[in-house]
Amino acid sequence: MPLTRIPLPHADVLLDPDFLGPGEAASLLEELSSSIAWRHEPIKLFGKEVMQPRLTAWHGDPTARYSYSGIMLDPQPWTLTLQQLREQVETAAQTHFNSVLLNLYRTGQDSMGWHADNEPELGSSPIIASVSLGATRRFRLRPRDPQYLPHAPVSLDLSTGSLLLMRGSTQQHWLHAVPKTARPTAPRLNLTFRLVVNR
Ligand SMILES: O=C(O)CCC(=O)C(=O)O
Ligand SMILES: [Fe+2]
Repeated sequence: MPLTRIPLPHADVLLDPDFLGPGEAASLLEELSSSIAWRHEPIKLFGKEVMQPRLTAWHGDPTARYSYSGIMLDPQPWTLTLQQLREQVETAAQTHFNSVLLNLYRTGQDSMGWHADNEPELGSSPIIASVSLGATRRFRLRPRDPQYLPHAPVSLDLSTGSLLLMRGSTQQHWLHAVPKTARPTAPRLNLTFRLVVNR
């Protein structure tokens, strides 16, 4: 299935639920789960350091340095597997990426809070390509400023092998999150490919 646009005002969000076949997604999940040097990093929340409710890793070109939620991430080099996936994603997204942030949601209690990927390192209209592997998790979007942009929150179920693109003014006008779920939930691995621009 091709990328299909999700009709949202002031956003450019596209989804291909079947970007990777089930077999390809399963072997990628298995390989990346065991071969990536997963880290449990702190995050600064209102000036206080707390541990992130998920594991992370950051790979990319050496020049793609990026400060994320108050911590500086030095990229690990591309592995063959990440490099091959990057090329597939670049072809689908018709753009270039120089880095990838990996998130491992170990259980339903792991999550990602409301945020926009609008760090200055990503430029004025960031393109983010998100590949999901493993358990389906609910991805939520809501307007950053509901006074200016009144719209109900939107939910997308991101299943294994799916590709989600966010581009244009999406990060400017919308926030996104992966909430916790009380349901017993297997691990989910998400990769967000990004272009970090040198200033
Ligand atoms: O896990 C996801 O689907 C979202 C990840 C995300 O928003 C991020 O890495 O910035
Ligand atoms: Fe994000």
